[in-house]
Amino acid sequence: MCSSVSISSTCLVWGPQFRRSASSSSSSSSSRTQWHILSPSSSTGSVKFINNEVSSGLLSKWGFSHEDLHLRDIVDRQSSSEPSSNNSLFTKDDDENVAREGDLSLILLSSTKLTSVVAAFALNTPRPSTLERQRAIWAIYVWCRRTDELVDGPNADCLSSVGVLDRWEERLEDIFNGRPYDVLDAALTDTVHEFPIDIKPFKDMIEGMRLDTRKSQYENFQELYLYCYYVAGTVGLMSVPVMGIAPESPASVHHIYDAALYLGIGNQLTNILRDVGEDASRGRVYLPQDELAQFGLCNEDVYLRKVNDGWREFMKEQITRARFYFNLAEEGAYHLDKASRWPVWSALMLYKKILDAIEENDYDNLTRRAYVGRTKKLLMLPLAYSRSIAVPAGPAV
Ligand SMILES: CC(C)=CCC/C(C)=C/CC/C(C)=C/CC/C(C)=C/[C@@H]1[C@@H](COP(=O)(O)OP(=O)(O)O)[C@]1(C)CC/C=C(\C)CC/C=C(\C)CCC=C(C)C
Repeated sequence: MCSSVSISSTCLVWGPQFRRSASSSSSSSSSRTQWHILSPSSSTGSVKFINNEVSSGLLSKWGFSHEDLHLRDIVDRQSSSEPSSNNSLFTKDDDENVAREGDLSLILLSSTKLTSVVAAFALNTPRPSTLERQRAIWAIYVWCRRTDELVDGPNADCLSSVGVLDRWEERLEDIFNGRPYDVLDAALTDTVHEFPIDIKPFKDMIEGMRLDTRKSQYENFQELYLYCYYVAGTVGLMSVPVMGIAPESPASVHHIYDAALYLGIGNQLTNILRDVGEDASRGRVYLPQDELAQFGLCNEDVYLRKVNDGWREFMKEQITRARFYFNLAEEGAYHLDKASRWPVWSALMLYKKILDAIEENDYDNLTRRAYVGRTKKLLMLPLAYSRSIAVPAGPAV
């Protein structure tokens, strides 16, 4: 059942084609992907590990090997007690320059400081303060937002040439090499020297923006998945070193990173489903063409904004798949450092609510924008908090 799809000369994603009536299990792919699903135990508030056949069947239907994206290498580099080779400031031996907390200017780490940062990550103690984590996430957020603005912002038409993205990538390398160009870059320079963050997810996000400028439709889910990885899954990979993993977590670091990546995929699929009408006005259809065809639909129906039964059935499948990725993300969210869990659960539950809102609009995302009101958002916060205090427990996976 597995097929390969050549996305570009440098990237190949493997996986089964999306099938409307695919069976829920596949022995060939289950040998490739072994998943232990965690589920919250309602009585104890702890999290148990169960081997969920249905979920692993679905993963084989929609999931992919991440080998070609070199995710294992990224995770290994970010989890290593050695500083990333990209973060060249770590290698500087300059005892005169000591990093000050919150300093947004160029910071040169002393060898003493270097040793203590490495040790801190190796032993996971002392943990970064919440303020340090907030600043770091803010710096990553700002860089991601600026990157997106290059292709989506008000100046995108004159900016989004390949040259601009190439220049942005050089600037990224400068950030990692301790040569920030402006104060916002400096915040990221500071962050990548305080936390073991690899440059690859950042480069991959820029690659996603390049893809977006040259592609206006996606033939199948493999192509769309790759795009979602580039522009959103990467955010999960960038965030985990800052969010931290609970020291008591028995889960494997690779599974937690996968879950973080799946949160990005779920978010981006949800973004796409919310914005179908808006994207169509720009001549963009981020929906797999082969899946549209399976429901007797094509781009023309999207441009004409036809919300009929075929569209509703198609949307139900799309929503199911986005929820599938959120469910996988939840398994990992329990295992983040407790200081980071609440914001992550809040973001996750908020995004899921957008899917509910599309359903409440009777799947009309062509002429209406799904919206989650302030009251619903506020009511969700205590629920997110209760999820965030569940204790990770169970055998290591
Ligand atoms: C184990 C586990 C679950 C860990 C959690 C890991 C984690 C914190 C994951 C975060 C995932 C996340 C928030 C992904 C962002 C996805 C996203 C919205 C991508 C958008 C891309 C382009 O889409 P589009 O062009 O369609 O969007 P617009 O129409 O332009 O709006 C992005 C815009 C790329 C840029 C992404 C950002 C600006 C978001 C970056 C967010 C953070 C760094 C904060 C993450 C922290 C929390 C607490 C969620």
